[in-house]
Amino acid sequence: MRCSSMITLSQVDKIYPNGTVALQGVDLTVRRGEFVSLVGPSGCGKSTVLKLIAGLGRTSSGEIHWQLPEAERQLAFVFQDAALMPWATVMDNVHLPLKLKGRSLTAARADIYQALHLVDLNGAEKRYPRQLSGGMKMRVSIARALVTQPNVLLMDEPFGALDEMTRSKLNSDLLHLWEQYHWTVIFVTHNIYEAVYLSNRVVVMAAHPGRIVADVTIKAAYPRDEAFRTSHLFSDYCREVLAQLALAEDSAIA
Ligand SMILES: Nc1ncnc2c1ncn2[C@@H]1O[C@H](COP(=O)(O)OP(=O)(O)OP(=O)(O)O)[C@@H](O)[C@H]1O
Repeated sequence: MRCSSMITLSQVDKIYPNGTVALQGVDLTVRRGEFVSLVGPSGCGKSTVLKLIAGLGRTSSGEIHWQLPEAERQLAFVFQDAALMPWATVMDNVHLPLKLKGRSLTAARADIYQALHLVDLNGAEKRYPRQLSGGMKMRVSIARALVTQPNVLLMDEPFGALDEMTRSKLNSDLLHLWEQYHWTVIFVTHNIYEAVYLSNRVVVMAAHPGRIVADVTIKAAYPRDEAFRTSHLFSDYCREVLAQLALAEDSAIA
């Protein structure tokens, strides 16, 4: 069910202390269990939206309303840089968020194995980050988010640094997990094909000031597979988002 709202931003402005107006009048509702992507030119405030939702900074005006009480919110953040501790094994890296909550490795072991299993990294627990490919590092980073059993997943260009094949595989695997676990996902990307493939909605932002200029609902059933990626429906949606992006870029120059 994707009917009740999970997070609502109402007329949110964010002005950084140096005077940069990163967001102006942002209204956005993300429903429970929805997969929403944010796309837009560099500097339009995509990361700022994620950070405000994560509570890493305050709005300058406007409100962020959660449908879930704070105690029931479990947010996980995944960044483009897998940000692993190079001196620690995969096991210890995935243990980190639980360790910070006071859970010992012994107590957390079963959950860590489960998270590694979800991202297809069975058997990699004793390896160090330097022994992993870029795609595997990102899988560890996702496992580190999943081990906390999040209900909201905030992803900031998680696959931006990966080659096309790896990105495509991780997109499919992420969708598969999302369908299984019903997380609410807010996903920032520069890649509109990725956004259309993954999302229920693609929200297009413009810069100077950062604002939402279009909200495109992708009416295509899940599970989505290779057939969807090569369908007319897929290319029609990509064209629509591209056209909205072009308008967004023109409006920033004007
Ligand atoms: N801590 C900060 N202090 C001052 N300005 C900031 C800060 N963080 C971001 N900005 C500015 O706010 C605007 C929005 O930045 P943000 O990183 O949210 O955009 P973005 O759309 O995620 O960009 P990109 O796609 O390049 O990652 C930009 O002009 C940026 O320079």
